[in-house]
Amino acid sequence: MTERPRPSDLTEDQARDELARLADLLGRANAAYFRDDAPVMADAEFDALKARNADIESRFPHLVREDSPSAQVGAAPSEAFGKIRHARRMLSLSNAFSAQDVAEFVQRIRRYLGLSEDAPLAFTVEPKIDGLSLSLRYEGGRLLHAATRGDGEVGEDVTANARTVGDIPTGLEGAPQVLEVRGEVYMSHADFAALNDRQAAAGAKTFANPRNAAAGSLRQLDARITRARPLRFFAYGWGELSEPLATTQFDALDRLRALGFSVNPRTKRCKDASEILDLHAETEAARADLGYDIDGMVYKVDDLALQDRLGFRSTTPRWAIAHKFSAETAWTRLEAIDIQVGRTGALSPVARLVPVTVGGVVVSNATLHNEDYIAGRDSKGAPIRDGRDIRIGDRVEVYRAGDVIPKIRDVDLSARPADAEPYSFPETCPECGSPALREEGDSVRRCTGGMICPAQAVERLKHFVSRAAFDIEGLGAKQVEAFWRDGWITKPSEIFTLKDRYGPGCPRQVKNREGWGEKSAENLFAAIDARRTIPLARVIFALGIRHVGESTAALLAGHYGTWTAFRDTMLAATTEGGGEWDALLSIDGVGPVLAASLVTAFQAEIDEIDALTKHLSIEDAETQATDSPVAGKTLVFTGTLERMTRAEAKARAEALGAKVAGSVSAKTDLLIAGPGAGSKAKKAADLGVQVIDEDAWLSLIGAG
Ligand SMILES: NC(=O)c1ccc[n+]([C@@H]2O[C@H](COP(=O)([O-])OP(=O)(O)OC[C@H]3O[C@@H](n4cnc5c(N)ncnc54)[C@H](O)[C@@H]3O)[C@@H](O)[C@H]2O)c1
Ligand SMILES: [Zn+2]
Repeated sequence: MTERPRPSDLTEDQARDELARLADLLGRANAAYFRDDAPVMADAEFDALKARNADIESRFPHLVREDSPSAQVGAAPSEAFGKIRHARRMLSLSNAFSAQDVAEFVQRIRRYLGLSEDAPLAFTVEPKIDGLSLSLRYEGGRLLHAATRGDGEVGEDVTANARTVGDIPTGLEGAPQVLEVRGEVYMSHADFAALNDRQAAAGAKTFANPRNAAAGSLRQLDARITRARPLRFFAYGWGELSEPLATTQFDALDRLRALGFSVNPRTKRCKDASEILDLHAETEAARADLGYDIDGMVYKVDDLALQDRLGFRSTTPRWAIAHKFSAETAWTRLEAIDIQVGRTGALSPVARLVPVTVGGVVVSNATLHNEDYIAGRDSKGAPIRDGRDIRIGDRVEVYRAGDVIPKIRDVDLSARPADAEPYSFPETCPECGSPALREEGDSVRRCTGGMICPAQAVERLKHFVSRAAFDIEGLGAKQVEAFWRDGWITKPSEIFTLKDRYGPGCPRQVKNREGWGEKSAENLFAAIDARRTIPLARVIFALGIRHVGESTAALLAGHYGTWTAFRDTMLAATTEGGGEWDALLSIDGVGPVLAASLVTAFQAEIDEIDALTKHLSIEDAETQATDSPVAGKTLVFTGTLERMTRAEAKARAEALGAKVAGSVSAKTDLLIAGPGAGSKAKKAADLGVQVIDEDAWLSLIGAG
């Protein structure tokens, strides 16, 4: 998202436009979230936009729109359901995000009620269940109807669905004549996981989190589908009543419990802000072990007579507030550490976690980086997390930032099981048993099995067919893994002999495999054939050599131009040194680590590399301008350039078809030396390389 101006910097016209934009954006997000159970943005983003809207409205009160998002609860009911008008409105809650917000909430209430600092003011504190709210209307002890919140005034009739929820009694003993019970429908983590497994197995859509699953399951037009979904219900409030339930929030919940409703067992009465905050912290710590999602704590003035006096604002009660937990982190338990072996043999530790919702997504795996990270050290041996190590069984803090893979940030030593032992990182590959070694200066331990290691072999293949490499239509990671498992494709070269071995006329055929048919098999062979002609850079990248990413592959391709030139140099160079090695190092962007990786990979794998390229027609790298005086020449810049930056000079030279190297070697054609040139100028002189100054360079390229 682009940076938007701060609300305090907006002109009136800009504010009007921005409020219109936010009304539209938030309106659509609300409908997607509440009506379609398919959010289009993260909750944190939604909350931030909503706060921005409120901020602008407070600066320009006369611009507040009729359809302002601040004045809305939820979204209008879907047309697919019958409608039910609530006897008393179903509202939202205002939010607190910090201890200070909570203190201000308490202060506001005291001021509103005219209570002195030391007058008692108790609160009932309840977990905020992350599901969807439901209103149940009982008359004469019978369940009459059930409605979702909708827009707060009118909800959707989900009576038949509600009757299928085990926690919702259909008949009550000794209840008031009219009783509207309000609460949250939710799904446990275990039921959510099982539901998603079943959905995936049936090829149906899976849910992003338990809240969406609960909402999507309750709001079914066919209540038989709801019946098959394991929904639960916690009661936390009420609407219309023919007689009061009690005189306090806490006792009223007790009464509901006595009538047969589930009331959250962590509900407590607190006498002041400090007790409230303690309970908030305690519950946040226990969050991972609850087995269902809560996203904060709700504080409600306990005395119902005071609740009445406080009343409501347009969309929220004055007597309650939701104190949210921090969204992007959560505490949970580390159940196991698995080691994954990657394409280059790297052993990566993966944390298996008791599932926890972090920023709206259920997380059950997180990366642990490497063995130092687990031990509480960085790559230089300095302590991280104050040196606290991570052990199986520990309570750990998980965080997500943006879309990146979840990570483990911290560990709670006070919750460490007595028998937890320091994690000992494997010294052999869990996949092939080869020794896993750690090179000097490398934080990663690597399997030395090479292609005999099944994990490396299959990861190599997946890389080979990936988007930026061979990108063969119909042969993605999944398919290539299946072929690999059956031994039909064990290395990249075999992709190009697949048709000979498993094509038409062969005893076993691709078209007879599960998930394949005549047409798809034909398409696959055609797609493979289409890739026999392929650009040089893609081939270099596809080889999957460590440190050779897309841009390095393009750089090498641009430097060598042809496959033959590249292959022959890699084979001729040795890490012991010598002319070929120096030439490799003289390429700008190639350092000794990358060079060594290339040279060793070629020496170890030349048989497979040649077997592969025999099937290919590799296109030379884009030939650059040839009619300039420096086309095809290798240049080196040194010293200070006065008329342009080094980057600019390099770009100009490359645009004219020159290669720019980082160091002088026998292959250098020209050294451009500014003031302060040192050892390079001397080396050039020793090697008899032509040396010119910046002015001569500029006139050479016609830019003088
Ligand atoms: N991602 C999106 O696009 C998107 C869009 C709209 C809303 N949202 C999210 O939805 C939330 C706002 O929705 P909201 O207006 O329902 O407010 P809310 O969920 O913050 O609070 C109100 C709701 O809390 C629930 N609740 C749970 N436990 C409760 C308890 N013990 N007592 C009282 N109420 C309890 C009730 O259902 C009530 O309606 C925000 O978290 C927002 O991020 C996200
Ligand atoms: Zn291995």
